[in-house]
Amino acid sequence: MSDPTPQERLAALRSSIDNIDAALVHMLAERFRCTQEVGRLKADHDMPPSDPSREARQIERLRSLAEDAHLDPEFAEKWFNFVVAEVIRHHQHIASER
Ligand SMILES: O=C(O)C(=O)C[C@]1(C(=O)O)C=C[C@@H](O)C=C1
Repeated sequence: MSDPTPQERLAALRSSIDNIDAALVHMLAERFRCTQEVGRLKADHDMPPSDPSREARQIERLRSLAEDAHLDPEFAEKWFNFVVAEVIRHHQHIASER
């Protein structure tokens, strides 16, 4: 059998990228389902929306995981901060409705 053409290689890689993007969306949705519950728990028990010491531990762990996985730790930290900012916004919204 002949080698795949560049177009075929591109199509195969794009197919994997589409699968990975779908998995990321599902994992993010699951994460937000959990954090929405955390938001309700915090609002019901007068706990503050953010927990900087927990975030610092999460960042340290994620940076180490990123290094092991050959992913830029700066990028991992930026991604985490982006997601957590949205979570805190959700927590504040839930608390404001109580
Ligand atoms: O663990 C919590 O207390 C959360 O509210 C969840 C979470 C997160 O998304 O991981 C979000 C905000 C906090 O500052 C820390 C962590």
